[in-house]
Amino acid sequence: MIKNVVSLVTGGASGLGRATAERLARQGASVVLADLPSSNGSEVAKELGDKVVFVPVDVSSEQDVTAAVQTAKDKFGRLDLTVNCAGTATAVKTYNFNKNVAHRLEDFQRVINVNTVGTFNVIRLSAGLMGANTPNQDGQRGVIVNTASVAAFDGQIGQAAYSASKAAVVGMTLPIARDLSTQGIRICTIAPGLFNTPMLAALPEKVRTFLAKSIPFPQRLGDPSEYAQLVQAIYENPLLNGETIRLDGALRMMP
Ligand SMILES: NC(=O)C1=CN([C@@H]2O[C@H](COP(=O)(O)OP(=O)(O)OC[C@H]3O[C@@H](n4cnc5c(N)ncnc54)[C@H](O)[C@@H]3O)[C@@H](O)[C@H]2O)C=CC1
Ligand SMILES: C[C@]12CC(=O)[C@H]3[C@@H](CCC4=CC(=O)CC[C@@]43C)[C@@H]1CC[C@@H]2C(=O)C=O
Repeated sequence: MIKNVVSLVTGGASGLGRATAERLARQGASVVLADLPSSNGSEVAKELGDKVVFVPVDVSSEQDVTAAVQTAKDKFGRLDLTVNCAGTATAVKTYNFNKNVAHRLEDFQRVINVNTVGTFNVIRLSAGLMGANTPNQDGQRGVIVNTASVAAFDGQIGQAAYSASKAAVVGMTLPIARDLSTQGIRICTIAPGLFNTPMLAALPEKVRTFLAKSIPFPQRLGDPSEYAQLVQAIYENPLLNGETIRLDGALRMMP
């Protein structure tokens, strides 16, 4: 079912996005791989073959995302599947009482701007092109998959900005499913637990091992391919819509 699908994957140069682009390309899909100009998206796209095109994009920019969606139309004729993986994290307490400093407002705004505004920007512009598709026998014209985090539900110390940004993605999922239902466009959100990606590689080995031990079962970090597998399952199951699915081995993050 993935063969011949035309997709847009943001954050496609690394981690969960890269694994998704790889899985889609391996099964014969076309992929517009969107990531920051500073990323190695161009090399990743070349590695993945002829049907993968890199477009330098900041997801919070209307102009950049319009160009990415236009690339799907110009190169592949349409857009069937959009996967929002671009994201950023920060870890700062709301107020540091030892140093007497408040969380910088710019840091809060930056995380919201990429994770929440960027995700919505990609959804709204993708929907425009998907709406022009010929519907399948079920009336479906397209599918959108977002990436939140378990931090949307169990935000930890220092995650006010990150958790808020991801909770907003969870919050927008149902109303957008309702908004786009008239055109047969489905939308779901994946809330990953802890995955072995460059984002997590930033942590010391000891912390990574400790984090993995906090997962009930399986007691290991998720492999990005397991995220990509769920993206495909969402695409292929016509009844999944408006829902957020935790992919976390029953992890509940501690404070
Ligand atoms: N790795 C994990 O354990 C978890 C990750 N997530 C979320 O999954 C998503 C993917 O994360 P990872 O693959 O782990 O991270 P990653 O850091 O490996 O990949 C994120 C990608 O997003 C791109 N990106 C960042 N800001 C961007 C922007 N403004 N415009 C376009 N691209 C941008 C980066 O260049 C990078 O290639 C993120 O939204 C993250 O918050 C959620 C829960 C757990
Ligand atoms: C985002 C998440 C939880 C975090 O806050 C960390 C992040 C990996 C990079 C980090 C390094 C640090 O030194 C501070 C914490 C953090 C920002 C983690 C990746 C996955 C975690 C998540 O989303 C869980 O749901």
